[in-house]
Amino acid sequence: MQLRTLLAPILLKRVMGPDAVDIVKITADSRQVTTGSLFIALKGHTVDGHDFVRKAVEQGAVAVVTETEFANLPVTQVVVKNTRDVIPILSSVFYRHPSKSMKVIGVTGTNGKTTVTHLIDKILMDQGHLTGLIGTIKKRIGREEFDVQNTTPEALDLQETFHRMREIGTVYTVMEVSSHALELKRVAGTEFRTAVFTNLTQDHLDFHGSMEEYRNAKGKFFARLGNTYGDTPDESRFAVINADDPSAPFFLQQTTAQTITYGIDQPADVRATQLRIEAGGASFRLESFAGSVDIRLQMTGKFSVYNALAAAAAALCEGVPLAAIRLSLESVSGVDGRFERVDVGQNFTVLVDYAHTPDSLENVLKTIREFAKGSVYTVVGCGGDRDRTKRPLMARIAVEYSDVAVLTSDNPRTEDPELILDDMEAGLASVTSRRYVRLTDRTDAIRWAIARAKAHDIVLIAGKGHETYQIIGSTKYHYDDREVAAKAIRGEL
Ligand SMILES: CC(=O)N[C@H]1[C@@H](OP(=O)(O)OP(=O)(O)OC[C@H]2O[C@@H](n3ccc(=O)[nH]c3=O)[C@H](O)[C@@H]2O)O[C@H](CO)[C@@H](O)[C@@H]1O[C@H](C)C(=O)N[C@@H](C)C(=O)N[C@H](CCC(=O)O)C(=O)O
Ligand SMILES: Nc1ncnc2c1ncn2[C@@H]1O[C@H](COP(=O)(O)OP(=O)(O)OP(=O)(O)O)[C@@H](O)[C@H]1O
Ligand SMILES: N[C@H](CCC[C@H](N)C(=O)O)C(=O)O
Ligand SMILES: [Mg+2]
Repeated sequence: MQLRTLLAPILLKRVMGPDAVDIVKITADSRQVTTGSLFIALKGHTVDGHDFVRKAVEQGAVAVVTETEFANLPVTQVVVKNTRDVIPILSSVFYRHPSKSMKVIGVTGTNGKTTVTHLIDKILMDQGHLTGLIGTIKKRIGREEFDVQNTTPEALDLQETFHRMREIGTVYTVMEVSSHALELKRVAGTEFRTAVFTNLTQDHLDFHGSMEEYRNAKGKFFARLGNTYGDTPDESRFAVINADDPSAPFFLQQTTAQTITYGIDQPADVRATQLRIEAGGASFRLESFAGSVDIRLQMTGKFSVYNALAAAAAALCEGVPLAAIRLSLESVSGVDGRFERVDVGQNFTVLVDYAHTPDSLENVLKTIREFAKGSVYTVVGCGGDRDRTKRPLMARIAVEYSDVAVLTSDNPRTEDPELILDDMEAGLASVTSRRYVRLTDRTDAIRWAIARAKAHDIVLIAGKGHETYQIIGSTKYHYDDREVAAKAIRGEL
Protein backbone atom coordinates (compact mmCIF):
# COMPACT_ATOMS: atom_id res chain seq x y z
CA MET A 1 0.00 0.00 0.00
CA GLN A 2 1.20 3.51 -0.81
CA LEU A 3 2.41 5.60 2.14
CA ARG A 4 0.14 8.38 0.89
CA THR A 5 -2.95 6.18 1.22
CA LEU A 6 -1.91 5.05 4.67
CA LEU A 7 -1.40 8.61 5.87
CA ALA A 8 -4.62 10.03 4.41
CA PRO A 9 -6.69 9.90 7.63
CA ILE A 10 -3.90 11.48 9.69
CA LEU A 11 -4.39 15.19 9.39
CA LEU A 12 -1.86 16.43 11.91
CA LYS A 13 1.46 15.41 10.43
CA ARG A 14 4.59 16.69 8.74
CA VAL A 15 5.82 14.58 5.86
CA MET A 16 9.45 14.98 4.86
CA GLY A 17 10.25 13.15 1.67
CA PRO A 18 8.14 11.46 -0.99
CA ASP A 19 4.88 9.82 0.06
CA ALA A 20 4.53 7.79 -3.14
CA VAL A 21 6.45 4.98 -1.45
CA ASP A 22 5.22 1.42 -1.42
CA ILE A 23 4.86 0.01 2.10
CA VAL A 24 4.87 -3.77 2.35
CA LYS A 25 4.86 -4.06 6.14
CA ILE A 26 4.30 -1.88 9.21
CA THR A 27 6.11 -2.55 12.46
CA ALA A 28 6.95 -0.80 15.74
CA ASP A 29 9.78 -3.22 16.44
CA SER A 30 13.09 -2.53 14.70
CA ARG A 31 13.96 -6.20 15.04
CA GLN A 32 11.04 -7.05 12.76
CA VAL A 33 11.94 -4.54 10.05
CA THR A 34 12.50 -5.97 6.58
CA THR A 35 12.95 -4.27 3.22
CA GLY A 36 9.95 -2.06 2.39
CA SER A 37 8.81 -1.64 6.00
CA LEU A 38 7.30 1.41 7.62
CA PHE A 39 8.82 1.72 11.11
CA ILE A 40 6.84 3.49 13.81
CA ALA A 41 8.81 4.66 16.86
CA LEU A 42 6.92 4.08 20.08
CA LYS A 43 7.90 5.30 23.55
CA GLY A 44 7.64 2.21 25.71
CA HIS A 45 7.89 1.55 29.42
CA THR A 46 11.42 0.20 29.18
CA VAL A 47 12.93 1.71 26.04
CA ASP A 48 12.16 4.40 23.48
CA GLY A 49 11.55 3.16 19.95
CA HIS A 50 13.08 6.42 18.66
CA ASP A 51 16.46 5.01 19.69
CA PHE A 52 16.04 2.35 17.00
CA VAL A 53 15.05 4.56 14.07
CA ARG A 54 18.48 4.49 12.43
CA LYS A 55 18.78 0.77 12.94
CA ALA A 56 15.37 0.30 11.31
CA VAL A 57 16.50 2.30 8.29
CA GLU A 58 19.70 0.25 8.03
CA GLN A 59 17.56 -2.87 8.00
CA GLY A 60 15.44 -1.71 5.08
CA ALA A 61 12.73 0.60 6.42
CA VAL A 62 11.59 2.85 3.55
CA ALA A 63 9.77 5.32 5.81
CA VAL A 64 9.52 6.12 9.51
CA VAL A 65 6.88 7.67 11.74
CA THR A 66 8.31 9.52 14.74
CA GLU A 67 7.51 12.20 17.27
CA THR A 68 10.76 14.08 16.72
CA GLU A 69 12.62 15.01 13.58
CA PHE A 70 15.80 13.11 12.68
CA ALA A 71 18.56 14.86 10.72
CA ASN A 72 19.95 13.24 7.58
CA LEU A 73 17.65 10.28 7.32
CA PRO A 74 17.79 8.78 3.82
CA VAL A 75 14.10 7.78 3.90
CA THR A 76 10.73 9.54 4.19
CA GLN A 77 10.02 10.83 7.68
CA VAL A 78 6.56 11.46 9.04
CA VAL A 79 6.47 13.47 12.26
CA VAL A 80 3.31 13.26 14.36
CA LYS A 81 2.45 14.44 17.86
CA ASN A 82 1.86 11.00 19.32
CA THR A 83 2.88 7.80 17.55
CA ARG A 84 0.70 5.67 19.85
CA ASP A 85 -2.34 7.58 18.59
CA VAL A 86 -1.60 6.89 14.94
CA ILE A 87 -0.57 3.22 15.17
CA PRO A 88 -4.14 1.89 15.37
CA ILE A 89 -5.19 4.10 12.46
CA LEU A 90 -2.29 3.05 10.24
CA SER A 91 -2.78 -0.62 11.20
CA SER A 92 -6.47 -0.53 10.45
CA VAL A 93 -6.00 1.24 7.10
CA PHE A 94 -3.13 -1.08 6.11
CA TYR A 95 -5.30 -4.16 6.61
CA ARG A 96 -8.39 -2.44 5.15
CA HIS A 97 -10.45 -2.25 8.35
CA PRO A 98 -10.82 -5.99 8.88
CA SER A 99 -12.90 -5.70 12.07
CA LYS A 100 -15.73 -4.18 10.02
CA SER A 101 -16.03 -7.48 8.14
CA MET A 102 -16.96 -9.49 11.22
CA LYS A 103 -18.81 -9.11 14.48
CA VAL A 104 -16.35 -8.42 17.26
CA ILE A 105 -17.49 -9.09 20.81
CA GLY A 106 -15.17 -7.62 23.45
CA VAL A 107 -15.17 -8.54 27.12
CA THR A 108 -13.68 -6.26 29.77
CA GLY A 109 -13.60 -6.33 33.58
CA THR A 110 -11.17 -7.24 36.34
CA ASN A 111 -12.06 -10.93 36.56
CA GLY A 112 -13.81 -13.43 34.32
CA LYS A 113 -12.79 -12.12 30.88
CA THR A 114 -11.09 -15.30 29.73
CA THR A 115 -13.91 -17.48 31.03
CA VAL A 116 -16.67 -15.36 29.50
CA THR A 117 -14.95 -15.16 26.10
CA HIS A 118 -14.57 -18.95 26.05
CA LEU A 119 -18.25 -19.39 26.89
CA ILE A 120 -19.46 -16.95 24.23
CA ASP A 121 -17.15 -18.54 21.70
CA LYS A 122 -18.54 -22.00 22.52
CA ILE A 123 -22.15 -20.87 22.13
CA LEU A 124 -21.47 -19.22 18.77
CA MET A 125 -19.40 -22.14 17.48
CA ASP A 126 -22.19 -24.53 18.43
CA GLN A 127 -24.45 -22.39 16.25
CA GLY A 128 -22.22 -23.35 13.33
CA HIS A 129 -20.41 -20.02 13.00
CA LEU A 130 -16.72 -19.74 12.19
CA THR A 131 -15.30 -17.91 15.19
CA GLY A 132 -11.98 -16.47 16.32
CA LEU A 133 -10.79 -16.04 19.89
CA ILE A 134 -8.21 -13.63 21.34
CA GLY A 135 -7.20 -13.62 25.00
CA THR A 136 -4.91 -14.51 27.86
CA ILE A 137 -4.52 -18.22 27.13
CA LYS A 138 -4.24 -18.18 23.36
CA LYS A 139 -5.28 -16.70 20.07
CA ARG A 140 -7.32 -18.88 17.72
CA ILE A 141 -7.79 -18.12 14.04
CA GLY A 142 -10.19 -20.68 12.60
CA ARG A 143 -8.87 -23.94 13.98
CA GLU A 144 -5.28 -22.78 14.31
CA GLU A 145 -4.06 -21.78 17.76
CA PHE A 146 -1.21 -19.40 18.56
CA ASP A 147 0.67 -18.46 21.73
CA VAL A 148 0.19 -14.90 22.92
CA GLN A 149 2.32 -12.37 24.75
CA ASN A 150 -0.49 -10.15 26.02
CA THR A 151 -4.17 -10.63 26.83
CA THR A 152 -5.03 -7.99 24.23
CA PRO A 153 -2.43 -7.64 21.46
CA GLU A 154 -0.96 -4.33 20.33
CA ALA A 155 -2.93 -2.64 17.52
CA LEU A 156 -0.71 -3.86 14.67
CA ASP A 157 -0.80 -7.45 15.81
CA LEU A 158 -4.53 -7.17 16.45
CA GLN A 159 -5.39 -5.78 13.03
CA GLU A 160 -3.21 -8.38 11.34
CA THR A 161 -5.05 -11.05 13.33
CA PHE A 162 -8.44 -9.68 12.20
CA HIS A 163 -7.11 -9.61 8.64
CA ARG A 164 -6.20 -13.29 8.81
CA MET A 165 -9.55 -14.08 10.38
CA ARG A 166 -11.38 -12.23 7.61
CA GLU A 167 -9.42 -14.14 4.95
CA ILE A 168 -10.88 -17.44 6.18
CA GLY A 169 -14.40 -16.05 6.52
CA THR A 170 -14.63 -15.57 10.29
CA VAL A 171 -18.09 -14.41 11.32
CA TYR A 172 -17.51 -13.68 15.01
CA THR A 173 -14.40 -12.75 16.95
CA VAL A 174 -14.63 -12.91 20.72
CA MET A 175 -11.84 -11.10 22.52
CA GLU A 176 -10.65 -9.96 25.93
CA VAL A 177 -10.14 -6.23 26.22
CA SER A 178 -7.78 -5.45 29.08
CA SER A 179 -7.61 -2.06 30.76
CA HIS A 180 -3.99 -1.79 29.62
CA ALA A 181 -5.21 -2.23 26.06
CA LEU A 182 -7.76 0.54 26.46
CA GLU A 183 -5.27 2.92 28.03
CA LEU A 184 -2.59 2.10 25.46
CA LYS A 185 -5.06 2.39 22.56
CA ARG A 186 -4.50 -1.16 21.40
CA VAL A 187 -8.17 -1.53 20.37
CA ALA A 188 -8.57 1.90 18.80
CA GLY A 189 -9.33 1.23 15.13
CA THR A 190 -11.39 -1.85 16.03
CA GLU A 191 -15.12 -1.82 15.46
CA PHE A 192 -16.98 -3.65 18.20
CA ARG A 193 -20.42 -5.14 17.89
CA THR A 194 -20.78 -5.81 21.62
CA ALA A 195 -18.97 -4.78 24.78
CA VAL A 196 -19.38 -6.97 27.86
CA PHE A 197 -18.56 -5.79 31.39
CA THR A 198 -17.87 -8.46 34.04
CA ASN A 199 -16.88 -6.61 37.22
CA LEU A 200 -14.56 -3.97 38.63
CA THR A 201 -12.40 -4.65 41.66
CA GLN A 202 -8.83 -3.84 42.55
CA ASP A 203 -5.97 -4.68 40.22
CA HIS A 204 -3.31 -2.90 38.15
CA LEU A 205 -3.16 0.20 40.37
CA ASP A 206 0.55 0.33 39.54
CA PHE A 207 -0.45 1.16 35.97
CA HIS A 208 -3.65 3.17 36.37
CA GLY A 209 -2.82 5.03 39.61
CA SER A 210 -6.29 4.90 41.19
CA MET A 211 -9.51 2.92 41.03
CA GLU A 212 -11.16 5.90 39.35
CA GLU A 213 -8.57 5.96 36.56
CA TYR A 214 -8.85 2.20 36.23
CA ARG A 215 -12.65 2.47 35.94
CA ASN A 216 -12.34 5.32 33.45
CA ALA A 217 -10.03 3.22 31.26
CA LYS A 218 -12.72 0.55 31.10
CA GLY A 219 -15.44 3.18 30.66
CA LYS A 220 -13.81 4.27 27.39
CA PHE A 221 -14.72 0.94 25.91
CA PHE A 222 -18.43 1.59 26.42
CA ALA A 223 -18.24 5.26 25.54
CA ARG A 224 -16.94 4.55 22.04
CA LEU A 225 -19.52 1.85 21.34
CA GLY A 226 -22.30 2.46 18.87
CA ASN A 227 -23.21 6.01 18.18
CA THR A 228 -24.63 4.76 14.91
CA TYR A 229 -28.07 3.30 14.38
CA GLY A 230 -28.15 1.27 11.20
CA ASP A 231 -31.04 -0.11 9.22
CA THR A 232 -30.11 -3.76 9.68
CA PRO A 233 -29.58 -5.93 12.76
CA ASP A 234 -25.94 -6.23 11.70
CA GLU A 235 -25.45 -2.59 12.49
CA SER A 236 -26.79 -2.88 16.03
CA ARG A 237 -24.45 -2.40 18.97
CA PHE A 238 -24.85 -3.84 22.45
CA ALA A 239 -23.48 -3.16 25.92
CA VAL A 240 -23.83 -6.13 28.28
CA ILE A 241 -23.51 -4.99 31.89
CA ASN A 242 -23.33 -6.77 35.25
CA ALA A 243 -26.16 -5.11 37.20
CA ASP A 244 -24.84 -6.40 40.54
CA ASP A 245 -21.50 -4.61 40.23
CA PRO A 246 -21.39 -1.27 42.08
CA SER A 247 -19.98 0.34 38.91
CA ALA A 248 -22.95 -0.73 36.77
CA PRO A 249 -24.60 2.74 36.73
CA PHE A 250 -21.32 4.28 35.59
CA PHE A 251 -20.95 1.87 32.68
CA LEU A 252 -24.62 2.14 31.69
CA GLN A 253 -24.21 5.89 31.57
CA GLN A 254 -21.16 5.71 29.32
CA THR A 255 -22.85 4.20 26.31
CA THR A 256 -25.45 5.02 23.71
CA ALA A 257 -25.62 1.42 22.52
CA GLN A 258 -28.55 -0.90 23.35
CA THR A 259 -27.99 -2.14 26.88
CA ILE A 260 -28.74 -5.51 28.37
CA THR A 261 -28.10 -6.18 32.04
CA TYR A 262 -27.50 -9.44 33.88
CA GLY A 263 -27.36 -10.23 37.57
CA ILE A 264 -28.36 -12.30 40.54
CA ASP A 265 -29.07 -9.89 43.39
CA GLN A 266 -30.38 -6.84 41.48
CA PRO A 267 -33.18 -6.70 38.94
CA ALA A 268 -31.74 -7.41 35.49
CA ASP A 269 -32.75 -8.32 31.93
CA VAL A 270 -31.06 -11.70 32.29
CA ARG A 271 -31.25 -12.98 35.82
CA ALA A 272 -30.29 -16.12 37.73
CA THR A 273 -32.60 -17.38 40.46
CA GLN A 274 -32.73 -20.58 42.52
CA LEU A 275 -28.94 -20.88 42.69
CA ARG A 276 -27.40 -24.09 43.95
CA ILE A 277 -23.63 -24.18 44.36
CA GLU A 278 -22.10 -27.63 44.75
CA ALA A 279 -18.64 -29.11 44.52
CA GLY A 280 -19.32 -30.51 41.04
CA GLY A 281 -21.07 -27.49 39.55
CA ALA A 282 -23.68 -24.76 39.89
CA SER A 283 -27.32 -24.84 38.86
CA PHE A 284 -29.77 -21.99 38.46
CA ARG A 285 -32.84 -20.81 36.59
CA LEU A 286 -32.10 -18.23 33.93
CA GLU A 287 -34.97 -15.78 33.59
CA SER A 288 -35.03 -13.31 30.73
CA PHE A 289 -37.22 -11.44 28.24
CA ALA A 290 -36.61 -14.43 25.95
CA GLY A 291 -38.06 -16.91 28.45
CA SER A 292 -36.75 -19.07 31.29
CA VAL A 293 -34.58 -22.13 31.34
CA ASP A 294 -32.91 -24.29 34.00
CA ILE A 295 -29.14 -24.55 33.61
CA ARG A 296 -26.68 -26.90 35.26
CA LEU A 297 -23.08 -25.76 34.85
CA GLN A 298 -20.14 -28.08 35.30
CA MET A 299 -18.26 -25.06 36.70
CA THR A 300 -18.96 -24.09 40.29
CA GLY A 301 -19.16 -20.91 42.37
CA LYS A 302 -21.44 -17.90 42.23
CA PHE A 303 -18.81 -16.22 40.04
CA SER A 304 -19.30 -18.96 37.42
CA VAL A 305 -23.01 -18.16 37.35
CA TYR A 306 -22.13 -14.52 36.62
CA ASN A 307 -19.84 -15.63 33.81
CA ALA A 308 -22.56 -17.85 32.35
CA LEU A 309 -25.11 -15.02 32.56
CA ALA A 310 -22.74 -12.61 30.80
CA ALA A 311 -22.19 -15.12 28.00
CA ALA A 312 -25.91 -15.88 27.74
CA ALA A 313 -26.77 -12.17 27.55
CA ALA A 314 -24.21 -11.60 24.78
CA ALA A 315 -25.56 -14.63 22.89
CA LEU A 316 -29.15 -13.41 23.23
CA CYS A 317 -28.05 -10.20 21.47
CA GLU A 318 -27.13 -12.44 18.53
CA GLY A 319 -30.51 -14.10 18.52
CA VAL A 320 -29.28 -17.46 19.80
CA PRO A 321 -32.25 -19.41 21.25
CA LEU A 322 -32.21 -19.95 25.01
CA ALA A 323 -32.38 -23.73 24.63
CA ALA A 324 -29.20 -23.68 22.55
CA ILE A 325 -27.47 -21.35 25.00
CA ARG A 326 -28.31 -23.80 27.77
CA LEU A 327 -26.89 -26.80 25.88
CA SER A 328 -23.66 -25.00 25.08
CA LEU A 329 -23.13 -23.69 28.63
CA GLU A 330 -23.82 -27.10 30.12
CA SER A 331 -21.31 -28.76 27.80
CA VAL A 332 -18.33 -26.70 29.02
CA SER A 333 -16.36 -28.68 31.59
CA GLY A 334 -14.17 -25.71 32.48
CA VAL A 335 -11.51 -23.37 31.18
CA ASP A 336 -7.81 -24.26 31.21
CA GLY A 337 -6.25 -23.37 34.59
CA ARG A 338 -9.50 -22.08 36.09
CA PHE A 339 -10.65 -24.18 39.05
CA GLU A 340 -8.88 -27.07 37.35
CA ARG A 341 -8.62 -30.31 39.30
CA VAL A 342 -5.35 -32.21 39.48
CA ASP A 343 -6.43 -35.78 40.06
CA VAL A 344 -3.91 -38.60 40.11
CA GLY A 345 -5.99 -40.80 42.36
CA GLN A 346 -5.28 -39.06 45.68
CA ASN A 347 -7.95 -38.89 48.40
CA PHE A 348 -7.93 -35.07 48.69
CA THR A 349 -8.75 -32.33 46.17
CA VAL A 350 -6.11 -30.23 44.43
CA LEU A 351 -7.33 -27.19 42.50
CA VAL A 352 -5.23 -24.98 40.26
CA ASP A 353 -6.80 -21.58 39.70
CA TYR A 354 -5.81 -18.29 38.06
CA ALA A 355 -6.99 -16.10 40.95
CA HIS A 356 -4.39 -13.32 41.06
CA THR A 357 -6.51 -10.46 42.39
CA PRO A 358 -8.01 -9.97 45.87
CA ASP A 359 -11.56 -10.33 44.55
CA SER A 360 -10.96 -13.50 42.52
CA LEU A 361 -9.09 -15.10 45.41
CA GLU A 362 -11.92 -14.28 47.79
CA ASN A 363 -14.52 -15.62 45.35
CA VAL A 364 -12.70 -18.85 44.79
CA LEU A 365 -12.02 -19.40 48.49
CA LYS A 366 -15.61 -18.56 49.47
CA THR A 367 -16.75 -21.14 46.92
CA ILE A 368 -14.34 -23.75 48.27
CA ARG A 369 -15.49 -23.00 51.81
CA GLU A 370 -19.08 -23.71 50.79
CA PHE A 371 -18.36 -27.36 50.18
CA ALA A 372 -15.07 -28.08 51.99
CA LYS A 373 -15.37 -31.02 54.36
CA GLY A 374 -11.75 -31.01 55.52
CA SER A 375 -8.98 -28.44 55.84
CA VAL A 376 -8.23 -25.86 53.15
CA TYR A 377 -4.60 -25.15 52.20
CA THR A 378 -3.97 -22.17 49.92
CA VAL A 379 -0.68 -21.76 48.07
CA VAL A 380 -0.44 -18.22 46.73
CA GLY A 381 2.01 -15.55 45.64
CA CYS A 382 1.84 -12.12 44.01
CA GLY A 383 3.44 -11.06 40.76
CA GLY A 384 6.51 -8.86 40.68
CA ASP A 385 6.49 -5.57 38.72
CA ARG A 386 2.74 -5.43 39.27
CA ASP A 387 0.34 -3.66 41.68
CA ARG A 388 2.03 -3.74 45.10
CA THR A 389 -1.09 -2.72 46.96
CA LYS A 390 -2.91 -5.95 46.19
CA ARG A 391 -0.26 -8.03 47.97
CA PRO A 392 -1.28 -7.48 51.62
CA LEU A 393 -4.94 -7.86 50.63
CA MET A 394 -4.36 -11.18 48.90
CA ALA A 395 -2.30 -12.55 51.80
CA ARG A 396 -5.01 -11.53 54.22
CA ILE A 397 -7.75 -13.18 52.20
CA ALA A 398 -5.68 -16.35 51.84
CA VAL A 399 -5.13 -16.56 55.60
CA GLU A 400 -8.71 -15.63 56.53
CA TYR A 401 -10.35 -18.25 54.36
CA SER A 402 -7.80 -21.06 54.71
CA ASP A 403 -6.80 -23.37 57.52
CA VAL A 404 -3.24 -22.85 56.40
CA ALA A 405 -1.97 -20.39 53.80
CA VAL A 406 1.37 -21.01 52.12
CA LEU A 407 2.78 -17.71 50.89
CA THR A 408 5.15 -18.14 47.98
CA SER A 409 6.39 -16.67 44.67
CA ASP A 410 4.44 -16.01 41.47
CA ASN A 411 6.50 -14.51 38.67
CA PRO A 412 8.73 -12.26 40.82
CA ARG A 413 10.08 -10.77 37.58
CA THR A 414 12.69 -8.10 38.35
CA GLU A 415 11.70 -7.71 42.02
CA ASP A 416 13.31 -9.46 44.98
CA PRO A 417 10.94 -12.35 45.85
CA GLU A 418 11.58 -11.80 49.58
CA LEU A 419 10.42 -8.19 49.36
CA ILE A 420 7.23 -9.25 47.58
CA LEU A 421 6.61 -11.71 50.42
CA ASP A 422 7.31 -8.94 52.93
CA ASP A 423 4.60 -6.85 51.24
CA MET A 424 2.22 -9.80 51.50
CA GLU A 425 3.02 -10.46 55.15
CA ALA A 426 2.40 -6.80 55.98
CA GLY A 427 -1.29 -7.54 55.41
CA LEU A 428 -1.31 -10.07 58.22
CA ALA A 429 -0.44 -7.74 61.09
CA SER A 430 -4.05 -7.34 62.21
CA VAL A 431 -5.15 -10.89 61.44
CA THR A 432 -5.66 -12.98 64.56
CA SER A 433 -5.20 -16.31 62.80
CA ARG A 434 -1.52 -16.84 62.15
CA ARG A 435 -1.76 -20.13 60.41
CA TYR A 436 0.52 -19.50 57.52
CA VAL A 437 3.98 -20.38 56.33
CA ARG A 438 6.29 -18.54 54.02
CA LEU A 439 8.16 -20.65 51.48
CA THR A 440 9.75 -18.57 48.75
CA ASP A 441 10.28 -21.42 46.31
CA ARG A 442 6.96 -22.32 44.69
CA THR A 443 7.80 -26.01 44.41
CA ASP A 444 8.66 -26.14 48.13
CA ALA A 445 5.32 -24.46 48.84
CA ILE A 446 3.27 -26.88 46.73
CA ARG A 447 5.14 -29.90 48.13
CA TRP A 448 4.62 -28.63 51.69
CA ALA A 449 0.85 -28.25 51.29
CA ILE A 450 0.37 -31.53 49.47
CA ALA A 451 2.47 -33.44 52.03
CA ARG A 452 0.07 -32.28 54.76
CA ALA A 453 -3.24 -32.78 52.96
CA LYS A 454 -5.36 -35.63 54.29
CA ALA A 455 -8.56 -37.27 53.09
CA HIS A 456 -11.25 -34.69 52.11
CA ASP A 457 -8.85 -31.72 52.40
CA ILE A 458 -8.57 -29.17 49.61
CA VAL A 459 -5.33 -27.66 48.32
CA LEU A 460 -5.84 -24.52 46.26
CA ILE A 461 -2.84 -23.47 44.17
CA ALA A 462 -3.69 -19.95 43.08
CA GLY A 463 -2.34 -17.31 40.74
CA LYS A 464 -0.80 -19.08 37.77
CA GLY A 465 -3.61 -21.18 36.34
CA HIS A 466 -2.78 -22.08 32.73
CA GLU A 467 0.66 -20.43 32.88
CA THR A 468 3.52 -22.73 31.99
CA TYR A 469 6.31 -20.51 33.24
CA GLN A 470 7.81 -18.77 36.22
CA ILE A 471 9.51 -15.46 35.42
CA ILE A 472 12.49 -14.78 37.68
CA GLY A 473 14.50 -11.70 36.76
CA SER A 474 13.99 -11.51 33.03
CA THR A 475 14.25 -15.26 32.49
CA LYS A 476 11.16 -17.34 31.80
CA TYR A 477 11.56 -20.86 33.23
CA HIS A 478 9.20 -23.71 32.40
CA TYR A 479 6.81 -24.09 35.32
CA ASP A 480 3.36 -25.63 35.45
CA ASP A 481 1.47 -25.81 38.77
CA ARG A 482 -0.46 -28.84 37.49
CA GLU A 483 2.70 -30.79 36.66
CA VAL A 484 4.37 -29.86 39.94
CA ALA A 485 1.26 -30.77 41.96
CA ALA A 486 0.91 -34.14 40.22
CA LYS A 487 4.57 -34.92 40.90
CA ALA A 488 4.20 -33.87 44.52
CA ILE A 489 1.17 -36.11 44.98
CA ARG A 490 3.03 -39.07 43.44
CA GLY A 491 5.98 -38.35 45.72
CA GLU A 492 8.27 -37.67 42.79
CA LEU A 493 9.64 -34.39 44.11
C1 LIG B 1 3.28 -2.20 30.22
C2 LIG B 1 3.02 -2.80 28.87
O1 LIG B 1 1.90 -2.99 28.51
N1 LIG B 1 4.09 -3.13 28.15
C3 LIG B 1 3.93 -3.63 26.79
C4 LIG B 1 4.84 -2.82 25.90
O2 LIG B 1 6.13 -3.00 26.38
P1 LIG B 1 7.07 -1.76 26.67
O3 LIG B 1 6.30 -0.49 26.79
O4 LIG B 1 7.98 -2.14 27.78
O5 LIG B 1 7.90 -1.73 25.35
P2 LIG B 1 9.45 -1.46 25.26
O6 LIG B 1 10.18 -2.72 25.43
O7 LIG B 1 9.78 -0.29 26.15
O8 LIG B 1 9.64 -1.02 23.74
C5 LIG B 1 9.16 0.23 23.23
C6 LIG B 1 9.15 0.14 21.73
O9 LIG B 1 10.49 -0.04 21.24
C7 LIG B 1 10.51 -1.10 20.33
N2 LIG B 1 11.84 -1.71 20.29
C8 LIG B 1 12.37 -2.28 21.39
C9 LIG B 1 13.61 -2.89 21.33
C10 LIG B 1 14.33 -2.91 20.10
O10 LIG B 1 15.44 -3.44 19.95
N3 LIG B 1 13.74 -2.32 19.03
C11 LIG B 1 12.52 -1.72 19.08
O11 LIG B 1 12.03 -1.21 18.09
C12 LIG B 1 9.42 -2.04 20.82
O12 LIG B 1 8.97 -2.90 19.80
C13 LIG B 1 8.34 -1.05 21.24
O13 LIG B 1 7.54 -0.68 20.15
O14 LIG B 1 4.77 -3.28 24.58
C14 LIG B 1 5.11 -4.68 24.44
C15 LIG B 1 5.07 -5.03 22.97
O15 LIG B 1 3.82 -4.92 22.43
C16 LIG B 1 4.15 -5.50 25.25
O16 LIG B 1 4.37 -6.88 25.09
C17 LIG B 1 4.31 -5.09 26.70
O17 LIG B 1 3.47 -5.86 27.51
C18 LIG B 1 4.16 -6.44 28.63
C19 LIG B 1 4.71 -7.81 28.26
C20 LIG B 1 3.20 -6.61 29.78
O18 LIG B 1 3.50 -7.31 30.70
N4 LIG B 1 2.06 -6.02 29.73
C21 LIG B 1 1.01 -6.22 30.74
C22 LIG B 1 1.14 -5.24 31.87
C23 LIG B 1 -0.30 -6.09 30.04
O19 LIG B 1 -0.44 -5.40 29.04
N5 LIG B 1 -1.27 -6.79 30.55
C24 LIG B 1 -2.61 -6.79 30.00
C25 LIG B 1 -3.52 -7.72 30.77
C26 LIG B 1 -3.65 -7.35 32.19
C27 LIG B 1 -4.88 -8.01 32.80
O20 LIG B 1 -6.01 -7.73 32.37
O21 LIG B 1 -4.70 -8.78 33.76
C28 LIG B 1 -2.60 -7.38 28.61
O22 LIG B 1 -3.47 -7.01 27.81
O23 LIG B 1 -1.81 -8.30 28.38
N1 LIG C 1 -16.89 -13.37 37.38
C1 LIG C 1 -15.87 -13.52 38.21
N2 LIG C 1 -15.79 -12.78 39.35
C2 LIG C 1 -14.78 -12.91 40.21
N3 LIG C 1 -13.77 -13.79 40.05
C3 LIG C 1 -13.79 -14.55 38.94
C4 LIG C 1 -14.84 -14.47 37.97
N4 LIG C 1 -14.59 -15.36 37.01
C5 LIG C 1 -13.44 -15.95 37.32
N5 LIG C 1 -12.95 -15.50 38.48
C6 LIG C 1 -11.70 -15.81 39.17
O1 LIG C 1 -10.70 -15.06 38.47
C7 LIG C 1 -9.71 -15.91 37.90
C8 LIG C 1 -9.37 -15.44 36.53
O2 LIG C 1 -10.49 -15.67 35.68
P1 LIG C 1 -10.36 -15.30 34.16
O3 LIG C 1 -9.09 -15.80 33.65
O4 LIG C 1 -11.61 -15.72 33.48
O5 LIG C 1 -10.31 -13.71 34.31
P2 LIG C 1 -9.58 -12.61 33.42
O6 LIG C 1 -10.39 -11.38 33.62
O7 LIG C 1 -9.45 -13.09 32.04
O8 LIG C 1 -8.13 -12.45 34.05
P3 LIG C 1 -6.87 -11.65 33.34
O9 LIG C 1 -7.09 -10.21 33.64
O10 LIG C 1 -5.67 -12.13 33.99
O11 LIG C 1 -6.90 -11.94 31.89
C9 LIG C 1 -10.33 -17.31 37.91
O12 LIG C 1 -9.34 -18.27 38.02
C10 LIG C 1 -11.24 -17.25 39.11
O13 LIG C 1 -10.49 -17.46 40.27
N1 LIG D 1 -2.58 -10.36 33.21
C1 LIG D 1 -2.10 -10.39 34.56
C2 LIG D 1 -1.65 -11.77 34.87
C3 LIG D 1 -1.15 -11.97 36.29
C4 LIG D 1 -0.80 -13.39 36.55
C5 LIG D 1 0.07 -13.63 37.73
N2 LIG D 1 0.55 -14.97 37.64
C6 LIG D 1 1.23 -12.63 37.77
O1 LIG D 1 2.23 -12.91 37.12
O2 LIG D 1 1.12 -11.62 38.45
C7 LIG D 1 -0.98 -9.38 34.72
O3 LIG D 1 -0.16 -9.28 33.79
O4 LIG D 1 -0.95 -8.68 35.70
MG1 LIG E 1 -7.86 -13.17 30.83
